[in-house]
Amino acid sequence: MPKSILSVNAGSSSVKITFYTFENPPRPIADAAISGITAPPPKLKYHQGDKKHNEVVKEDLSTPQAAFKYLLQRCFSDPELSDIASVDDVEYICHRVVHGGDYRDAVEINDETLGRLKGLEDLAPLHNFSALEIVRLCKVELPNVKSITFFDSAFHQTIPEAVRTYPINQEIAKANGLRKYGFHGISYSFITRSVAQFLNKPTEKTNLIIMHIGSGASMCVIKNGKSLDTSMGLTPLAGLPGATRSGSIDPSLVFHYTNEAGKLSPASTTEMHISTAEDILNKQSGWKALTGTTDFSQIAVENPPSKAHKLAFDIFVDRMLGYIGSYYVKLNGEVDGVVFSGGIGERSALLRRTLIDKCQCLGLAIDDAANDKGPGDEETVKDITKGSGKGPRVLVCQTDEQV
Ligand SMILES: Nc1ncnc2c1ncn2[C@@H]1O[C@H](COP(=O)(O)OP(=O)(O)O)[C@@H](O)[C@H]1O
Ligand SMILES: CC(=O)OP(=O)(O)O
Ligand SMILES: [Mg+2]
Repeated sequence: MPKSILSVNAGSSSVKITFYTFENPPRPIADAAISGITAPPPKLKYHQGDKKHNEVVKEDLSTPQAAFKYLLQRCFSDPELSDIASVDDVEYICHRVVHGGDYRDAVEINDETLGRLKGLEDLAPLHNFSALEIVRLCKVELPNVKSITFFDSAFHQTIPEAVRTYPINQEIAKANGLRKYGFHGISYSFITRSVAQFLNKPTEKTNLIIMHIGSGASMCVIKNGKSLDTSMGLTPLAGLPGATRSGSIDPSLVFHYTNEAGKLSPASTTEMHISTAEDILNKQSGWKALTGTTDFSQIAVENPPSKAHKLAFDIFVDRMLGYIGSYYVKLNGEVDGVVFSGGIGERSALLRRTLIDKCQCLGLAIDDAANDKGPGDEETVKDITKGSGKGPRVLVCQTDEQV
């Protein structure tokens, strides 16, 4: 039996894995995901052949490694999935790693590359640590399977110098790699290709404003098929707020928040050095700080349960509007489409409607029935534009970082 390819996507609140056939193009065989790692109980979504299954998991899966092990076992133990019964049936494991520093392409994991990635962990301790823990786990538990890491940051290598440079001492910036990197690039690359195909345009002539809004949320402006700017920066903290992240704030706020902010956080370990400020802004802010929940489906409701929920929703809409305006101007108004994706973008009709209603001056309008219905299971891109005029299309794209 030919071997399979396993693709692993460790997000901030979820771990998603997909097994593919080892052929070109690869074909998905089984799909499994644990969501709600930061908002227990964890939920399992399992998809194999015609079988689709959702369940609440009783085990404690509060770390990405625990979720990954659980998912692997779930797939290996499925009697109907005889093609992948053990690690012997896996040829390659492809890992999504958020921060790839200056890496422009995917790399195979060996002692040298793992060492270089370890060096990057300090730039993104909260995001790379979990993914690399899964890479390290695979090295031990699946020693004969080759691991390849794909980076969220690689897609944004095309961002021009004036956009990626922070106006600080350039010697220090260069020595320490302090610049805008941008993330969610694996997703933006998939969305750009899928939407260009949907619009029947060559990718290299397609201009888009894309929202990838999930637990971590960002936006990206695509000019001629390439990333021109994105809202995240040196780390995934910059830009839009998220489930537990503040997004961009005045950097001076850190010095006034608490006088302990610069010290190592109690969550810091010998491997993961994080300051109290990083811990607060990354893990104790955003929707969780405002409302107590990290689940945006409890916030994006017609009648919010509290003023704080309404405020969280309004803050999100306000920040996204700011980027839409900026990106529209950066594209000189030559926009083919405004695209919603990620857990919130794909599922919240209310958020899409609220945001697009505020963009009427840009000629954007939504068809309520199409928006309420959202994309079908097998529909990668759905057009929710009102009318068939010449203006930018409003689209929903069900992103697929694993493929
Ligand atoms: N119907 C919905 N309305 C609004 N938000 C939703 C809905 N369904 C899921 N979400 C939110 O989507 C987010 C998860 O998105 P996802 O892109 O899978 O996250 P990540 O990859 O960052 O872990 C969660 O905050 C979840 O609450
Ligand atoms: C880059 C990032 O924030 O990823 P995620 O949304 O999966 O947490
Ligand atoms: Mg994600």
